[in-house]
Amino acid sequence: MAAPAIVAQSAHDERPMLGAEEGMQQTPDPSSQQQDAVESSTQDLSIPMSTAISPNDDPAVPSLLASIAALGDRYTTSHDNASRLELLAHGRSLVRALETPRETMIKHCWAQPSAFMCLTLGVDTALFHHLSRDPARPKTVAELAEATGVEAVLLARTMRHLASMGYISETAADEYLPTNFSLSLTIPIIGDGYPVTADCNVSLLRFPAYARKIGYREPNEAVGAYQYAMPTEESFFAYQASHPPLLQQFNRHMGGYRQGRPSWMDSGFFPVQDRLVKGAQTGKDDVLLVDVGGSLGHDIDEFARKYPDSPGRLVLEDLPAVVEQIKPGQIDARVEPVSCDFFAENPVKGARAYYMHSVLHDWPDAQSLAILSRIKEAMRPGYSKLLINENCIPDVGAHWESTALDMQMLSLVSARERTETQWRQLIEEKAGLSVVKVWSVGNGVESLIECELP
Ligand SMILES: C[S@@+](CC[C@H](N)C(=O)[O-])C[C@H]1O[C@@H](n2cnc3c(N)ncnc32)[C@H](O)[C@@H]1O
Repeated sequence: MAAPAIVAQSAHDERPMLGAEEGMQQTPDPSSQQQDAVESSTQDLSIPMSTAISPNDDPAVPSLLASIAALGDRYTTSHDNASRLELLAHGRSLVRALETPRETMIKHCWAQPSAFMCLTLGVDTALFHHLSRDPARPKTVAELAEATGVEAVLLARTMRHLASMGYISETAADEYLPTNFSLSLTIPIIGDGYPVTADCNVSLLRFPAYARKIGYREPNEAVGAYQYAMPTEESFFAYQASHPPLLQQFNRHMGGYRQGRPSWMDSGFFPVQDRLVKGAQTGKDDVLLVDVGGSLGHDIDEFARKYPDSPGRLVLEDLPAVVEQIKPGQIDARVEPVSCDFFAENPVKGARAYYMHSVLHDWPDAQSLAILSRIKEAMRPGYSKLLINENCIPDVGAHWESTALDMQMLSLVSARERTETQWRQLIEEKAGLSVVKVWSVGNGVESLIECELP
């Protein structure tokens, strides 16, 4: 039942759903002219090797150190999050400035991918759970090998890399303590990010080959980099559902992504009372909020807990395979999970608000318009709102979390993070809704785009 329901999403997808090879055959190889142009552009520019082995930006070091000292004073006095983030950004700039290009290259090509592999292996084998029991007592590789079933020589090598990267703490030869980071990997919504993105990132790593294959244009077809890389004929969501435990890990990862970030329903972001609750109808059948594509209900559960006295019903909508994963008692009893497909008619009509978080970024404009049109037809004029919780990337100075997510969308689902201009074009010019206001609290934090019927 579950998997076919998800595959059915392709039936609503107007893009042709081709087999991976079939899709590939339809796309042109770059012309030989394009390849000649690449070859001539990569001729030696005579950059001296000293450039590659000198700090990336030595002149910036003194002023960065001065800023870090001042920001450090501010942070150690206040411990507020804004100071922490500013200090962190300056710390990262200092690392980039001090590193040589060669060191940065080795970090990207070897150290970080290897650490990612070792962390995934550790999550897969419950290494961090065993390391974290009785956390103050150092554990030897021998005892961890016995507990995890990983051969000691293999475990010793992976743990040595994790220690050299600072992710676990080395107390003696082949003996380790957890750090706060590795302790956190035992929390499923944090640890599960590794195995699920180890799978997803295959398409990220294969993206350059795919882009070459399709002539270096922006992909927008159902058969994209993900289908090419895996290879599979299934859509991203269908593949997750048909390869347990990927879907479960993905949904938990979605829960982990949102932790510690400003939430639209907190004070100082979107005035829930004034814009949502005020004016809402209070009959026993009236629906206050529908979370469309709401996964395991992270957002609507948070709403139920934070606004226990709000009037009306709270509905969570997602595909059957997702809704079936919600265990009794996992979310607030007020939330009603409903299986549905957002490309089909919405079963809830005339709610006070329809809410979508990280949904439209999964889809190119054509499919996003199909989703929006289904919500639009369910909305009641002069009453219903649509609340879209997504990144509005600024034209200049984009935050790395938003741009990283944009690359994930590009390689997994041929979709995108959008700028505010692109959101307005999609919502107003193409979908025919009105943007009342874009509520934002800072770069790198998803905005809440409040929309109404015109
Ligand atoms: C990126 S996740 C976002 C989940 C959730 N809103 C959050 O922010 O944590 C996208 C969600 O869309 C759901 N989805 C995908 N295709 C769907 C469809 N055709 N109908 C309903 N939901 C769908 C997925 O199951 C997934 O839960």
